Amino acid sequence: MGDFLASYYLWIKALHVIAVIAWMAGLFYLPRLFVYHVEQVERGSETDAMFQTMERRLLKAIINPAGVTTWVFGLGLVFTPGIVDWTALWPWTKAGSVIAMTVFHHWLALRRKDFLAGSNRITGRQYRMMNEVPTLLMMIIVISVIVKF
Ligand code: HEM
Repeated sequence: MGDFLASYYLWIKALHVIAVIAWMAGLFYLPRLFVYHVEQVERGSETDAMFQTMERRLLKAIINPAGVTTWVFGLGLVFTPGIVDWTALWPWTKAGSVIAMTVFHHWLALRRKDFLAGSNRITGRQYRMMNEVPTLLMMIIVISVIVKF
């Protein structure tokens, strides 16, 4: 297993980064859609139904598969011999941030269900603030894996 992962290390890393880009794109865009959905759309209107479709497709066709793929290839890298030194700090800041990113992903999925049920209580301003969460986490993650402090 270790030998297999080591021989495909760079391929696994490339696929990991490709999946990361798709995951991040979706996690940045979905809260933006929620902002417009809250501020510009009348509940029960045709536009409401259109936003619900866009949000469902973004989550199911991009965010969910990209999140799973990021995790699969990321864990492939974790189990590659000699890549992660758990005595350093960076694997822990990265692990904490990717867990937080995953929690944020699930939080968005729950908020999508609120829109579906017509029971959203969160304001556009609050969604705008939540939009900063993945940005901050992404910065911590990239600094962790590149600087490796
Ligand atoms: C979801 C769980 C994740 C796991 C288990 C994971 C794990 C890893 C591991 C072990 C490496 C190898 C580091 C090396 O080769 O030195 C890596 C590389 C990388 N990860 Fe992740 N990662 C995850 C999510 C993410 C996320 C969310 C981002 C960005 C927001 C990200 C960005 C990167 C980048 C840019 C690299 C390449 C770094 C380099 O080659 O110098 N990862 N990841």
